Amino acid sequence: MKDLDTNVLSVISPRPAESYKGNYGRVLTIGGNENFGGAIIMSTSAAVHAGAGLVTCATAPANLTALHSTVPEAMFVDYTDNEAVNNVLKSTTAIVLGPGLGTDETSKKIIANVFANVSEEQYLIIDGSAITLLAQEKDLQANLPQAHIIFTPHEMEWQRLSGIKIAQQTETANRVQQEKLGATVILKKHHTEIYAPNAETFRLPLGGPYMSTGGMGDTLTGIIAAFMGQFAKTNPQKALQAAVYTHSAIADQLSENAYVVLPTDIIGHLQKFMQEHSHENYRTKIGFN
Ligand SMILES: NC(=O)C1=CN([C@@H]2O[C@H](COP(=O)(O)OP(=O)(O)OC[C@H]3O[C@@H](n4cnc5c(N)ncnc54)[C@H](O)[C@@H]3O)[C@@H](O)[C@H]2O)[C@@H](O)CC1
Ligand SMILES: Nc1ncnc2c1ncn2[C@@H]1O[C@H](COP(=O)(O)OP(=O)(O)O)[C@@H](O)[C@H]1O
Ligand SMILES: [Mg+2]
Repeated sequence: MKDLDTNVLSVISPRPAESYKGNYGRVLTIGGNENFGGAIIMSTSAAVHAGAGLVTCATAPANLTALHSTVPEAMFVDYTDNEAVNNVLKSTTAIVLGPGLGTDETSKKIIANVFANVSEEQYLIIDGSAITLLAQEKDLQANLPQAHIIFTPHEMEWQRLSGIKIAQQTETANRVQQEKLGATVILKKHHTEIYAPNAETFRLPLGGPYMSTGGMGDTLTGIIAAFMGQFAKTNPQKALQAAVYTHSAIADQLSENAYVVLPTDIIGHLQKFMQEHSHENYRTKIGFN
């Protein structure tokens, strides 16, 4: 297993002047039932603050006012309206499916609709409730679509999905189940591990217990979607690694002056962190460092 290092941040490059929002990825976040609206709002807000060009949130209508007052940059569709969801889905680069989605019949229908309509070139980030539901519903699991699928389970979600007990989640055992899924798996924990198809395993040497607050993983999904929308064209593997690295690197910086680092604190520092790294990468490129 190899440790990720700061070199992965080299994907964060200055934006060309001749560009517009359509060049920076369209993100669709799907989740947030009546009880877990915060989860999908944090994911959506993270995607906006990490630079996604256009972001739409498909959620329960009860969350609309909260969504718009937190992140007016994002658009809204009712997550039970398949036609409206599919209209947005068509032109989407990266989809986040699952934060706060819940595991009832409505959630199942929403997942089945996405699976039936997602296409091969799209990035589909499957998190939270969607992982738990997939683990329960073998028919859904048997119909994983052709797309660039990225699972982001915590250890219990991975236990549910892979069948591997937390104490037995070794690199070898995890690799076998990840290959069966044919998808990328980001196993979130202290020192998160990344299992991607045909690639060595990477370990995140950053992050700490100041990150143990509800919503921290929801926030990561939005950062991943935004990074895939902007930086995957040159190197998808590195774009994903950079997203995972950025999430915890910001937390580490903020933890120098904070006992706990909140998901919304990380969201609030994404723009500064990315600007600093893009500037540094530009200086390196022109030979100024
Ligand atoms: N503000 C919100 O609306 C929030 C909504 N959330 C959503 O709530 C749904 C349920 O997710 P939860 O993860 O809370 O509940 P889960 O029931 O899926 O997982 C929590 C269980 O896993 C165990 N566990 C073992 N190892 C763990 C690890 N490394 N990290 C986390 N748990 C571990 C815990 O002890 C607990 O029993 C998801 O859809 C999630 O996105 C949560 O993200 C919390 C915040
Ligand atoms: N002690 C820790 N050390 C490092 N990272 C942590 C620690 N606790 C939590 N995290 C990180 O916080 C995130 C938690 O994700 P998750 O459990 O899905 O949160 P939620 O579902 O509440 O949003 C993961 O990225 C995980 O790696
Ligand atoms: Mg989670």
